[in-house]
Amino acid sequence: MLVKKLFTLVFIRKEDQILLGFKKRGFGMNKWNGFGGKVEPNETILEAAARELKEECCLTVKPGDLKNIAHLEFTFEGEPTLMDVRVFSTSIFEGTPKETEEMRPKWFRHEDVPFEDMWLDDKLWFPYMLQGKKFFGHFHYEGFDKILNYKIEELDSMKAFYENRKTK
Ligand SMILES: COc1nc(N)nc2c1ncn2[C@H]1C[C@H](O)[C@@H](COP(=O)(O)OP(=O)(O)OP(=O)(O)O)O1
Repeated sequence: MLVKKLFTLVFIRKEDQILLGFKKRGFGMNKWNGFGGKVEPNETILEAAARELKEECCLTVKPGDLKNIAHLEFTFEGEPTLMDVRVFSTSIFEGTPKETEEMRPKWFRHEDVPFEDMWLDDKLWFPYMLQGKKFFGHFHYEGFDKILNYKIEELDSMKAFYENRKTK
């Protein structure tokens, strides 16, 4: 049986640009990604998303301004963990992105997103996000550099997606 661990992943948008962070340490080191991490036991998912964004690039968002746009699941061959990643996006934020011990932030135009230096799955689902779609994705990796299988489904509503999962 897989042990589920809950994570957040936040993307800040500005006109035709998206803010990514270059991970300087830990899981996903040397890759560009959104900002996020584990949800702590004493906080809501939205609070965790806002906290991680602040910790990793010094931007402030109100949890209520974060829009849930996707649910991603990652499993790794031979590993007992399922990473349950709640993806959020917003263009409402305060501050200027600043480098921290964990992340070096940089704005990218949509056509310049550096997929060659990102997780392999990103190339598969970023088009959904950049087109403003909501979606579910599951990616099963072998190691960190090979996807054995995956599925992506466009969703009408995240609320309906979670209600539907609860009843199953
Ligand atoms: C495997 O594919 C992944 N693709 C993408 N795009 N993002 C991923 C993938 N796997 C994990 N992530 C995201 C989910 C989180 O936002 C981070 C990982 O969080 P981290 O391990 O850094 O969590 P922290 O709480 O910050 O960790 P520390 O204990 O180091 O503070 O990557």
